Amino acid sequence: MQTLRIGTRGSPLALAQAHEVRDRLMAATGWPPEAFEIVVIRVTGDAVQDRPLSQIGGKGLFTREIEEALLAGTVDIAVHSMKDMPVLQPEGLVIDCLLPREDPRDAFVTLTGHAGPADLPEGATVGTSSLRRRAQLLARRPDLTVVDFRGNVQTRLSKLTAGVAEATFLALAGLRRLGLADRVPARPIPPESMLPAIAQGAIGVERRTGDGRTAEMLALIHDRETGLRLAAERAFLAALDGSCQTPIAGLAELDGDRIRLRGEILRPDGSLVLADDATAPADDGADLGRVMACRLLREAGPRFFD
Ligand SMILES: NCc1[nH]cc(CCC(=O)O)c1CC(=O)O
Repeated sequence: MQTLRIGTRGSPLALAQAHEVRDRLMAATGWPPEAFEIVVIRVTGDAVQDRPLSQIGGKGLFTREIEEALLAGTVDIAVHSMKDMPVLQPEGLVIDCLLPREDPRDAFVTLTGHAGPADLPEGATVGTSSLRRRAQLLARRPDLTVVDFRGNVQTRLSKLTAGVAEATFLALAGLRRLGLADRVPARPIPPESMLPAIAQGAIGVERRTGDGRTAEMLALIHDRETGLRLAAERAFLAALDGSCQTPIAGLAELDGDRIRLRGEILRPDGSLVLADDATAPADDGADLGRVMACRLLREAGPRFFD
């Protein structure tokens, strides 16, 4: 019997995503469950819990070991949150399969009953380890205090219970995939108030470039609309040379045969936000992203990110 080995991180969210890919492939191929094996791979980003990720640095903290397993042939495909993926894959690997995107919005999570960041009392404390969310929050509410907040959903909620912070942010997509969206006091934040991270809510499947058999199978579950949206967002990110050190946000949406891209770059302390909003024919998203990035970089000047 043919089998397909699916590489993934071991976090509850990563496992849920790997199962979603498995289920879609099962439905598309008619293969039985035994034909798929989910292989958990330990990555650096999960192993280090005591330091902010921005201090460990380097790209691919959540992906390196998984990509090594793909290249070594230990697994056949790897499932990723596209938000965590560098814009370029290593030689020999490609991501050309995307699942239909979940809701890309961030959620405001609090036990205090406040509806959103704008309602928080003067000087309140908010937990997040995301440079983007920190900068976006401080841009609107410079009076707030931001503390570093890592760990999975349960860990973050227990920190709220313990009073470490009054509120935090989570990607709505993660909550939905974990089946927690209705069990956690979370409210979606409109993109106008907090533009999401590039590719937030999208799951991608990576494979070896030369593996034609796997390519054919993955083509069965690829979502074209998500592909067009991510082409625009990731071209924007690539042209900004974004790393996880740089607060960047962006969201592309299809409207008929047009694609709309909203993009934003911020100073880390939120003291300056440069934003743009433009449309193009749906197939020209990558050009739209590149042009928008150039425009924002020109506006920003050389010292913007200092
Ligand atoms: N940075 C970690 C990460 N990577 C993907 C998601 C959520 C799911 C997604 O965006 O697809 C999260 C958690 C979060 O930001 O709350």
